[in-house]
Formats: sequence, structure tokens, C-alpha cells
Amino acid sequence: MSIWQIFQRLQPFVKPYYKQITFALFLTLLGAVTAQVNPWVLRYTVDTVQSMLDKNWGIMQGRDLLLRISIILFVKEIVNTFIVFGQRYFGEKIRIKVSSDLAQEAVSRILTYNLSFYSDSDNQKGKLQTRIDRGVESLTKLIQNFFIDILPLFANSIVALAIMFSANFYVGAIALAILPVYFWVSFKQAGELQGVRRKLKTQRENKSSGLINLIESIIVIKSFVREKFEGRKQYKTQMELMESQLKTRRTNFTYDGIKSFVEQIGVVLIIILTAYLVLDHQMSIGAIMFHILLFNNVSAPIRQLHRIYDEMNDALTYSEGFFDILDADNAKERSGDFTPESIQGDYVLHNVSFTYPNGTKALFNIDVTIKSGQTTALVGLSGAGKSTLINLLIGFYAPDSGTLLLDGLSLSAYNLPALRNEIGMVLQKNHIFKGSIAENIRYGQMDASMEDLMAAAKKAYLHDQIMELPAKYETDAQMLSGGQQQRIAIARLFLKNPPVIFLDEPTASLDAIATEQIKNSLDAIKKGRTVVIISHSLSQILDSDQIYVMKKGHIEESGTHTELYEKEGLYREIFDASARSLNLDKMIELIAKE
Ligand SMILES: Nc1ncnc2c1ncn2[C@@H]1O[C@H](COP(=O)(O)OP(=O)(O)OP(=O)(O)O)[C@@H](O)[C@H]1O
Repeated sequence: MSIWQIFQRLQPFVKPYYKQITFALFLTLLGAVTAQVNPWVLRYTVDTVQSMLDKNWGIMQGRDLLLRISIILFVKEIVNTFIVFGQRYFGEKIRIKVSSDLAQEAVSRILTYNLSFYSDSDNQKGKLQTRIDRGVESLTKLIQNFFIDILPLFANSIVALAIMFSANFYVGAIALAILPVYFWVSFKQAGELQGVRRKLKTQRENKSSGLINLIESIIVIKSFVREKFEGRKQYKTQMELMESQLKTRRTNFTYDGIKSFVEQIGVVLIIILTAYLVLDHQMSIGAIMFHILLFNNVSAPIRQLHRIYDEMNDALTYSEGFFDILDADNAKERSGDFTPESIQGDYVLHNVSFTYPNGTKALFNIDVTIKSGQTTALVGLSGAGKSTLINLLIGFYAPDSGTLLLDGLSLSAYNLPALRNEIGMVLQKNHIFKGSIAENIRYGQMDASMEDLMAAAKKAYLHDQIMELPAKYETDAQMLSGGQQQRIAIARLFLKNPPVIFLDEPTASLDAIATEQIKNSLDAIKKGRTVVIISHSLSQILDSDQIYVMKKGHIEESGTHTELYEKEGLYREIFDASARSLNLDKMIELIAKE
């Protein structure tokens, strides 16, 4: 991406602030003129003082001159203060506003993206966050640079150069001749930094995602006493980052030295030439000061050039990743137009195959029929593809091939938000948002009253436990135990009250008593609804109307419990193994004794 393309991309974000921009530009022009006042005043002062000395005049005759230049400099300084304030204030204002617009745009976009986008390794939590943060930061810095540094400084520079040329062609020519050398050195510097900068970017992202992973894994790390091992991993990342940072600094210091040297050559050449012209009576002595100060104005932006380059390179490096996020149109969830009043939940899958974006083939030629009002169970060993199948049914992913119909219509024709409003999901591990228990349950139905909320919590066997907590429904939900958090998810489902329910091992993290309670309440909610359940717990499978047994992405068998049990296939194998793992014989023996 070129800097020009970046500016084009920024245009829609900057456009709403065109009034502030116009004003900032006007101030820039004014600032460029007032910046030349000092050289004029100094030349005038030196020349006038010189002629006074020639006439043997003293301080009495010079009072007027001193008063005049004091007033001019004072007024100029006041005007300049307002100009600089205005430039900075409006530049900052534009920067802050554009920065928040860019960040908000990124958030709005990623919320519309499908799960493939989030499972991409480039979009892991830490990496995605760094890409957005760095992108917004460098782009807004570019805008700030443009209004606060580049425009005012270059306007100053051009005006000063024009004055130098009008004073004397050769003086102007020297000032102008230094510029390409300076540009060339800065360009070389930028080129050398480019590779390191990209490396720095990746290393920074790795470091921040590494730290997030470390925090998330702290219990495992501590229980295995792997603090030193993890510390060494972080140290290695840190060292690589440090190496790149040092290289960047080394390069900068070397080139800064060269640029300083080039600039000083310019100053020396101008002094020599002007002194010659003064001695040759072509100019007054004030011209020496005049030209040096003007050259100072010409070279000021050039002194900043490497920093501007640096920040432009930052923008070039990070904006690409940022705009990639905004441009990920292929990651947008494809939603159809059909908005159902309500859905029955009659799913028919024929010959459905599915591959995850990373290339894992998870489902092969699946034929499944889910009847409305019935409970369909998905059984199989770990990794068989059960959760993947549910992901397809809720439209998180689309099949590679085959047909997936809901109530006789292709699932792709449905408006996704409308579809998902009709579906409830309870997963093995449910997400609990930062906030109170009440806020978390209310996620099921945002306008629910406190009474509705309590009724849902009661059905999920959670209400009594909540009432024992000091802050009751206002308690921080993330402080609850795994089982209690699971019941929050179930309470959300009761509150949402959808006609179709997907349960992916809903009682996996509950104790035996809670599992029984939840099973009872899930049995109640199942009535009259379409339910698809994945469970390793036999008690939840046995009374399903239809069971599909999956193996390595295929449907191995299907039927009712009795049919499958008698078939003596995979289902029977899983069933017998579960019974043995539960030590059922012993349990029955013990129960019989009582
Ligand atoms: N987001 C993903 N990206 C890539 N591959 C995935 C993703 N999720 C699951 N898989 C892979 O797809 C296959 C099926 O996984 P799935 O989670 O559907 O199995 P499952 O039957 O639900 O297993 P379990 O009972 O352990 O939850 C596995 O090989 C798994 O590694």
C-alpha cells in the first residue's frame, strides 16, 4: 500500500471534518508567513544598528529602533501563539475524532464476520487487538503529522526558500541543493528500517499474544511447575524484540549523524557565500543573519524528515493489516433474506461435507434428518464432528457441498439474525460476560423484567444459590463456580425461550445432583421443541427419539436406543464402555442390597 493509497482510504474518515481542516490549512499558511518575521527583523536590526554605529550614534538615538522591533516581535509572538494553538488544537481534534471513528469501524466490521475469520491464526485475540490498535495509532499519527508537522513545516520551508532565492539566486541555490542529499539519506534510512519494522511488528504481536496465553494458562503452568519453562519462552521472544529495537536505534543514530553533517555543510556554505557578498558590497551585513535564519526555516522540516518518514513507514506497515480487517468482505457472514415468523426445526441434511478454513476435513457426506418437536442425539467419540454439525445447523459455517434444509428451505436463504433468534444454545463451557449475574442472564432477552429473570433462574435451579450470595443478582458472575456459570447459560436459554435448542454437553461441568436437577429442567424445556443434544452422558441420550452415531466425520449408524443397542455396532460399544466406566454392575449390586 502506498502513502497515496492510505490517504485515499482515509478520505471518508476525514471528510466529515472538512471545516476544521480548512481552518487548519488557513492557519498553516498564516504560520508560514509569520515564521519569516524573525529573519526580517534581525536583518533590519543589524543593518540599522550598523548604520547608527557608522554615524557614531548612541543608545538615545537607538531607543526608537528598540521600541519598534520589540513591538513587532511581541505582536508577532502573540499572533504566532494563537496560530500554533489553533493548528495543534484542530490537528489534535481531527486526529482524536478520526481515531475513534477508525476504531469503531473496525469493531463494527469484525462483529459482522463469520467464525472462520476468528479461527484464522492471524486473528487470534492478541494479534487482532494489536493489529487494530497499531493500525489506528499509526494512521491517526499520520493525520496528526500531516496537519501539525508536514504541512506547517513544509509551508515554512517553501516560503523561506522563495525569500532566499529572491534575496540572491546563489544563496537560494545552495539551500535547494542540500535538500536532495538530505532526502536521499533519509530515504536510505527509511529503506533500511523497513525490513526491521515488519519484523518488529510480528514480534510485538507475538509478545502480546504470548502474554495473554500465559495469563490464560496460569493454572496449568503452576500445577505442572512450568514457570521457568514459560519464563524462558517469554524471554526468548523479549530478546528477539530487543534485538530488533536496538537495530532500529543503531540505524537511526547513524543516519541522524550523517544528516546533521549534511545540514552543517549547508550552513557553512551559506555563511561563506553571504560573507563574500557582504565584503563585495553586494549586501548589507544583516544578510548573514537573515540567510542563516532563513536556511534554518528551510532545514527545519528536513531535520524532522526521518521522524516523519518513520511514522509514515509505521503507517505503511500497520495500515495494511488494519485495512485488511476492514476489507475482509469474504469474512462477512452471508445472510439470506428470508425472515421466518417462527421456525419448526425440521432439518434435512443430504450429502453434506465440510472443511474448516485451516483445511481440517470435519464432515463427509452427512445424511441426517432432525424432526421438529423431537429430540435428536449426536453420539460419537471425541473429534467425530458432532459440534461441527451443530455449527452448521446454526449457520456459523456453510457446508462445502450437499444440501442443508430447514423447514423445507435452504438454510442459506435464511436471514441469520432472525434464524438465531429462534435458536437456543447451551455449550460445554459457556461464556460469562464481565458483569453481574442479572446482566448475564438478561443476555437471553434484553428487555426481560427482574421477575422473568428470577423465574428463569429458578427453572435452572440457580435462584436459591443466588439468593445466598451477599449481592444476590448483582454479584459478579465471573466469580461463580463452573457449574453455577453453566446454570446461568441454561437460565439464559429459559429466558430466550426458543423453539429450537442445541445442547452441546450441557451438564459436562455439573456435579451429580446439579446434573439431575438440570436434566429435569431440560426435560421440561424439551417438550414441544426441537432439540439436538450432544452428550457423553447416557442418561441424556437414552430417551432421545433419534440417535445418530458419528465416527471420524461420518454417520456410522442411526436409530432409537433399542434399535442401535441390538445392532451391536459402535453405539453398543460406546454404551457398554460407558456402563463399565460408571461401574454400573457394582452400583446395581449396592442399590439392590439396600
Ligand atoms: N475451529 C476449528 N478449526 C479447525 N478445525 C477444527 C475446529 N473445530 C474443530 N475442528 C476439528 O474438526 C474435527 C471435529 O471436531 P468437533 O469439535 O466437531 O468434534 P466433536 O465430535 O464435537 O468432539 P468432542 O466430543 O471432543 O467435542 C476435529 O478434528 C477437530 O480438530
